[in-house]
Amino acid sequence: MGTMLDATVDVPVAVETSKDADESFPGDKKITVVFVLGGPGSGKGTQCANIVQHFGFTHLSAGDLLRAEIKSGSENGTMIQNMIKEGKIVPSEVTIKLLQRAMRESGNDKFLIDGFPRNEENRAAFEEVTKIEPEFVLFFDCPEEEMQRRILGRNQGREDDNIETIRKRFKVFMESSLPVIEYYNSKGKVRKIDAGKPIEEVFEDVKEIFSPYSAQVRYFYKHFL
Ligand SMILES: Nc1ncnc2c1ncn2[C@@H]1O[C@H](COP(=O)(O)OP(=O)(O)OP(=O)(O)O)[C@@H](O)[C@H]1O
Ligand SMILES: Nc1ccn([C@@H]2O[C@H](COP(=O)(O)O)[C@@H](O)[C@H]2O)c(=O)n1
Ligand SMILES: [Mg+2]
Repeated sequence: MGTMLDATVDVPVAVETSKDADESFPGDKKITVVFVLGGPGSGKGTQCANIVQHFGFTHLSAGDLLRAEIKSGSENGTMIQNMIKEGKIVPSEVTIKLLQRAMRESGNDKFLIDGFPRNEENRAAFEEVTKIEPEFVLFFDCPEEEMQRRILGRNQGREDDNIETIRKRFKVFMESSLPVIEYYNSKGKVRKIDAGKPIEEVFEDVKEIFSPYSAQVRYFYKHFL
């Protein structure tokens, strides 16, 4: 899609942490959060799986959590299902509760939060409730035609992977999600990746950004296992 963002890819020099938070999560636990953003089909889930393998993060996809909530038969299930079919963004309260629960249950302190925050309401509510500032925002920048091609070839049975909903999701991304990325860009927090390349090449770029965390993982294995 060729966005207007021109963030340079700086390698973070230290792992910052967040504290003082909501009763339910994280409490006084220090945690690291990386928001993983990008258009529908840009490869967020694919690259998160790679990052988990190499850098010891827990991957939480907001979309996956919402789909699991539908399957669980929750009272919000029908509302969530209807919103997803329309490519709309579910109220923050619902998504944040699911994220907090998954973070708490993971037992980890490093999270990739994929597909969240999706709009200004998501962003402000998460900050307000958890008091967590992301370490940085990993932004997968990919041309729209390529994202569409990937989604139509995905074959995971998702109810929103049809051309009508895909168009709505692209519109929501441009109108509601890009402004969130621009917000973080203005704070110097965006690490932009060219996501139009093959999976392995994209991961080479991702690895550079996460390399400070591999030293941490090595230290953990050496001293605690
Ligand atoms: N760099 C790539 N080149 C080609 N295909 C890719 C690439 N990255 C991911 N894919 C494929 O594209 C499809 C979409 O990828 P993925 O599910 O990771 O995207 P996503 O950003 O999580 O999408 P969504 O926002 O819809 O959840 C998958 O079938 C995946 O295998
Ligand atoms: N913060 C979010 C994230 C997702 N949704 C809804 O889920 C759909 C699928 O999300 P993916 O990240 O898996 O593509 C998305 O189109 C939204 O309907 C949401 O509401 N809020
Ligand atoms: Mg995904």
